[in-house]
Amino acid sequence: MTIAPPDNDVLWARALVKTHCGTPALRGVSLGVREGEVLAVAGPRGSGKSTLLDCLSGLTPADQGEVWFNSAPVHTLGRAARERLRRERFGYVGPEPQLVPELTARENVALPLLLSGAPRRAATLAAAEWLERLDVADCARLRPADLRQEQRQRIAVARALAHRPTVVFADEPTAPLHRAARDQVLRILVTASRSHRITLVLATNDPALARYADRVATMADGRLSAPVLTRPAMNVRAARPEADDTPGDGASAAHSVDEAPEESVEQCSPTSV
Ligand SMILES: Nc1ncnc2c1ncn2[C@@H]1O[C@H](COP(=O)(O)OP(=O)(O)OP(=O)(O)O)[C@@H](O)[C@H]1O
Repeated sequence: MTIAPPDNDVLWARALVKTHCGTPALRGVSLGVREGEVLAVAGPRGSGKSTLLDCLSGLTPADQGEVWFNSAPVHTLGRAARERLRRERFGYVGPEPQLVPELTARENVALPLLLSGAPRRAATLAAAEWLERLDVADCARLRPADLRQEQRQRIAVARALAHRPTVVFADEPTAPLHRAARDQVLRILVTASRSHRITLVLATNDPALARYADRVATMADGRLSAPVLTRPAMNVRAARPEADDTPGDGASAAHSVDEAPEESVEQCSPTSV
């Protein structure tokens, strides 16, 4: 019997099983992610968070189970269609900033927009505004090798949001940052997602960061608990700007909040995870 995903779930997964070279990473994970919500997937190292995000985003097909995006199946798509989906509808921030070394910061941020067909001028303008929002406007003309790790990660966050994806997958996005910058970048990521109705799926092994989410689901040994609501008082939604501060819409993007890797051939060496 086929079970249709609920209409208000932008992402929906059922009974996902994934094994990496004999190591079970997902042991039957089911999950619904609501449109526009911030969902944290918490859990210790090795519990399966990254594997879940990879399967949800179509980067890696699960061995068993289903993934649906906007009520359309992802698990039946071929590689090219999955790559297109990821490029056009999803954004990704990983624990290490993965920027194109030959491009400047602004060109890196503009890239997803250009790949989605935006005119060069509009893409460049939007990229500059997102860099300003992430407090790295002065890095616009620099290449990744000339930037600090923290600046590179801010640029990676700008790149994930600039093309207004439907869903951003953020896998330990603040891992390379110091504590103060960690909170600031996460607040920008969360608040920008909220103000643009972007759904955010955030994997973290830092329980303190899960407080930014609307709901938190916890992974342990490849299994996922049912998501629970966070306390409203701890929720960033309270700080959501009233006005639409969309870059390019004329509103000032800077400081308006207060503060995907290519499909990889699976590496089975323990050092690769
Ligand atoms: N490429 C791989 N080859 C072999 N085993 C892997 C691979 N990727 C993940 N695993 C294993 O799958 C399990 C889940 O790993 P996963 O990276 O999804 O967990 P995680 O919660 O994201 O951990 P971390 O926070 O360290 O990234 C772990 O046992 C891990 O060792």
